[in-house]
Amino acid sequence: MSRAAGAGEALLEVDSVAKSYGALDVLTAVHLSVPAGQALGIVGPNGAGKSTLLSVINGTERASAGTVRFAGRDVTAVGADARARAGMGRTFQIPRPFTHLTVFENALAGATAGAGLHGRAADDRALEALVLADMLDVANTPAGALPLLGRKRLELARALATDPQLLLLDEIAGGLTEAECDSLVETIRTLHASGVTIIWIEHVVRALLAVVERLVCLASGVIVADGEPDAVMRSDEVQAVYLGGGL
Ligand SMILES: Nc1ncnc2c1ncn2[C@@H]1O[C@H](COP(=O)(O)OP(=O)(O)OP(=O)(O)O)[C@@H](O)[C@H]1O
Repeated sequence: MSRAAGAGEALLEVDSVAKSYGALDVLTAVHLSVPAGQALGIVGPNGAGKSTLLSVINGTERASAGTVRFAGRDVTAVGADARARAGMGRTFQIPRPFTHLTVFENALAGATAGAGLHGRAADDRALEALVLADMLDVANTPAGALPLLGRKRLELARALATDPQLLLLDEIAGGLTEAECDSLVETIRTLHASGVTIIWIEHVVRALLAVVERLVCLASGVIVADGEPDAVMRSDEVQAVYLGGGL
């Protein structure tokens, strides 16, 4: 199967997606069309449904209604593992490395379990992911010994080891110092420049705005603003959402 989206077709199409947990409606009729190569940021208050949207996109959670299309294929009923093999990589808000394994072995797990690679191909892909995530110098360090920035980078490397066309980042900059954040932003900018499509949820708006060319604001499970980042941040809708709380 070709992994490329057809000419003029979005790489990702989220159409009328809803997600409920019992009586709790977390997402309501979300529409999102993401062209190949775009870096899209998602902001929104705590509990807005941002992580849930990423989960519905990568298949960790199934949509209660609506469809998700990826690279020209309806993946709504496809599980997360198959979506990863089809080209979606995701980092999680709380890094969950195998702490007793080395950085390289963690990346290798992404290449084997995530991308379904074996042997030399898996080794090569894991190494490539470590290069992209700027972690080659700590390849033999146990993951459990990494400082926070290292754990964030490892989360990125594990996602990159699946060789994603679409990279989903969930609050990867949270908790870092300004200098650490800047270095991670540089890595993500390089990935974006190489053509990877990115959807990035982030509360550290400064980091987001240094990379993305489009910004969406999600509030109470609904997209309330979508467009050029500075214009979105200044919009009445976003100001109203953050009134009192602040970004
Ligand atoms: N598995 C689940 N079962 C029940 N409720 C859930 C589940 N996952 C998320 N929720 C609820 O859905 C809502 C949205 O959560 P979500 O984590 O998507 O928000 P978020 O915008 O990512 O928030 P934050 O910025 O704090 O990470 C919250 O009220 C949360 O408690």
